[in-house]
Amino acid sequence: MDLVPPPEHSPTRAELEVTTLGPRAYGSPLAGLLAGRRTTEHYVAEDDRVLLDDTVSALAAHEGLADLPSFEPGGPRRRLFFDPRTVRAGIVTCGGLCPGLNDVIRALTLELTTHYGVRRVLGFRDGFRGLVPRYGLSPVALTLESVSGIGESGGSVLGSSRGEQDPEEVVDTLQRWGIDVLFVVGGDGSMRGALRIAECARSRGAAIAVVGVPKTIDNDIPFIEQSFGFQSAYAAAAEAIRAAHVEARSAPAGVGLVKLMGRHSGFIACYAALAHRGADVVLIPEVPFALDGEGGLLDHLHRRVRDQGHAVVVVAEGAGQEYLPASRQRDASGNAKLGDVGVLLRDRIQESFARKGEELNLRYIDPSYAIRSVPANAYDSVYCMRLAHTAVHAAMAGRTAIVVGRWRGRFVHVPIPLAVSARNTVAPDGDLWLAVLEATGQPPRLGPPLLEPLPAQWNTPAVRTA
Ligand SMILES: Nc1ncnc2c1ncn2[C@@H]1O[C@H](COP(=O)(O)OP(=O)(O)O)[C@@H](O)[C@H]1O
Ligand SMILES: O=P(O)(O)OC[C@H]1O[C@](O)(COP(=O)(O)O)[C@@H](O)[C@@H]1O
Ligand SMILES: [Mg+2]
Repeated sequence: MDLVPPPEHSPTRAELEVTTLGPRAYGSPLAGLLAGRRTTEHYVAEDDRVLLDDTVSALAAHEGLADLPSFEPGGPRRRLFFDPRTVRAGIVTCGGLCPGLNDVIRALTLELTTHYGVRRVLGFRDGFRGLVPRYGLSPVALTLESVSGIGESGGSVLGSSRGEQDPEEVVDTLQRWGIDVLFVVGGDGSMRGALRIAECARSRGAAIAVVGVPKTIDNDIPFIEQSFGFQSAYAAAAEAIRAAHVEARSAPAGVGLVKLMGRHSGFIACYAALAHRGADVVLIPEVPFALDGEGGLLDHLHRRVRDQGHAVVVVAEGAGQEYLPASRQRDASGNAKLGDVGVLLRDRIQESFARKGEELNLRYIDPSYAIRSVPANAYDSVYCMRLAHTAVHAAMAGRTAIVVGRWRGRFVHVPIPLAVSARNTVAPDGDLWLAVLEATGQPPRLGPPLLEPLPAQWNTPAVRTA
């Protein structure tokens, strides 16, 4: 068995340790449910840990048990840092919309009020702006009544925004409202913001727990299996591919072209294409492709249309940026503004078929925001609830500067510095991309053959016997 060295970014045991606010002096109202529980395949005891690696070769690469990288498990603790009778909680949703935001808000509120007996839950509006006085956004009380049924609609009842805010001002507001626990529902940027808030609170000696619930349709947060809302988003994206496929198949020389969100990661494009199985080519930021020339995208598309009469191309919005003018534009949070690769491909495909005098009926579909404004599907609704429960258990136990996630089926606590240390992207040598190549039949490389063909004279027998 080849020992596979842990990937260079494999975190150390120390990087997986979570920050806690102090001793847990209070009994949990859930303690009765936990009596006698121990680790099984269905449950992880609170003093156990969850392994990061799950292959024999990866585990064998470590010195011994103590050296194995592992996460602190999520789940209710018998003892709490906060007194549930006095603790006050805040919830904020930040960054781009994502299916399930309202499910998380609802589940956080219900778990806090119903199971921990927390009497005060405040919702801060329009992302971190709601925590900065100059925006004049007063918080709203979140109660069983006010969150009832909010999961039926997409978006966030609290609103969201982008744009960095001063953590000092945010902590001032938290202290002014007497907030002990802040739940930040957001993506990579929000987690960076959450970390700065946690660090600012700690520098003031303020015992405030900041716990992240990782959100993004991009699925670009590492060390969690999938971000909530990702499945609902790619299900909506698959509908756009279905439409493109129907259109392309119903017209002579029909080509359906679909551009999907996902920023610098191609997960939505991959999973949506696998879900619908109608795509002939998937283009993602992680796998470069040649546009022109032998074996390039356009060459492949001409052949595919000629052979089967139609074709469907799915392009992730972050792909092909090298063919677009470099833009230094950034959004309010500093995220790079992407060039529109969908329009580029639409125009280049039309030009190529016109230049060759070949018929083309091109249908371009950019579902854009439609894939992230949908309500959560059943899977994500459940996932949102379970992430929210895990976040409440962690916060009440005094964990801070962590995001909650699920790793190989187990709910775990991921230190925020680790969660923002890298971007989760599609591995070109991974099984997901292999599945896409198998489903589409596209060549592993869209471009000129890597090796020039052998010169003809090399195929003489004299050489072949060598
Ligand atoms: N590097 C950063 N440091 C501190 N706060 C940040 C940082 N990046 C983003 N934020 C905060 O997180 C919020 C959301 O970030 P953004 O990148 O827009 O979305 P997402 O968190 O969904 O990826 C922003 O409103 C901003 O207040
Ligand atoms: O909402 P905006 O500013 O138009 O940004 C669009 C971007 O937001 C996303 O939908 C999700 O981004 P975040 O969840 O990380 O905020 C990306 O897929 C997309 O590129
Ligand atoms: Mg983001």
